[in-house]
Amino acid sequence: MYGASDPAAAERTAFRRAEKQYKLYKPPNLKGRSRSRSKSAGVEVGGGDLSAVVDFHALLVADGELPAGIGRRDRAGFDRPVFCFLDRPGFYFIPGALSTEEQCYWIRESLKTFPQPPNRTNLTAIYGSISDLFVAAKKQKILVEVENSDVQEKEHNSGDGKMESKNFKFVEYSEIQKGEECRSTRATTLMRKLRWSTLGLQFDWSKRNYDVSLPHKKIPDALASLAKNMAIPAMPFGEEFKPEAAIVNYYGPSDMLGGHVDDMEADWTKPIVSISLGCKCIFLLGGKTRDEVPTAMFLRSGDIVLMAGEARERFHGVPRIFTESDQQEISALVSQLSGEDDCFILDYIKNSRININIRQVY
Ligand SMILES: O=C(O)CCC(=O)C(=O)O
Ligand SMILES: [Fe+2]
Repeated sequence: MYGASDPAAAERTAFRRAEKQYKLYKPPNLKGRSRSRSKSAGVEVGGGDLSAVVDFHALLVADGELPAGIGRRDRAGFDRPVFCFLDRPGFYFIPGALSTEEQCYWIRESLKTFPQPPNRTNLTAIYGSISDLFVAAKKQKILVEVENSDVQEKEHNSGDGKMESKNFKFVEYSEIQKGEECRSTRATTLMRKLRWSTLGLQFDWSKRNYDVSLPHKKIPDALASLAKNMAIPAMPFGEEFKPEAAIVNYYGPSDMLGGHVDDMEADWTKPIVSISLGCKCIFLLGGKTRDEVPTAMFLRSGDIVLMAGEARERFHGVPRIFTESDQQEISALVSQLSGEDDCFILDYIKNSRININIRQVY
């Protein structure tokens, strides 16, 4: 994950104060358990208040006038409700854009298929490319480093310019040799450590740019066609969105994504199409500097956000994921994932959020 985490700078800007406020928010039924509470910017930290968080789902069900500052975006050929902020052009919110079935499909793909080589993940730098992590986790397998193997072999850059060769493979627990335990990691642990995977053109996090020389596959057709359709409200008239890359973010209970601007794509008139799956979160949309007070909104499973034009210059981030059972709002997903085959996915998604954001790079 990216975004600054300098504790000394933590409260210097309006964006950072909002991040801190929401990160430390505790649901009312857990408030009493917090030992230390302090005050920050007039908000009780460790308690907190979500009354300023915009809830677009509530606007969907309420008929009547929209709150001040919020409008609707009507676009020919796009028949779903789309909301926008009148003072933040280029930002669009499509609540409930995906059905529960579609959400389950993309959650499965995000866990099973998207982390597969040649797509890179945050684990690639440590272990080289690992195939079938999801299957290995379901079967409770263990990743071990091996002396000489033709399986899972991948060259990888150690950071000092030297190329190292890493050999890892999944084995059954019973196959682990004596003394090998310390160099082994459970596949389930690795699954929990998965933070991102990249699809299509591969993003190089160390250079914060796309590395077209890295091997890659095209964005899957179904994801490309979903992104093209959903991008319509943000697209210049007569143009079609070209999905060339995607970043998949995996958030565990205490993960956050610090405020940042995505500026590595050539044409900012094209949107980033951002899909939310799993647990609810708070998303902050700020200004062109961190000094502007950000607007907070809930993102739920199935919501889609578009950021194009001026909105691409705005700081944004995710300070808080809701994983407590009363706040995560994934009951439809829970019923849909009740089959025996899905229990691993259900267990994962009950405490996680996945975000797939699709980009046109050129
Ligand atoms: O998780 C999200 O909703 C936002 C992700 C994001 O901003 C990014 O990956 O650049
Ligand atoms: Fe972003």
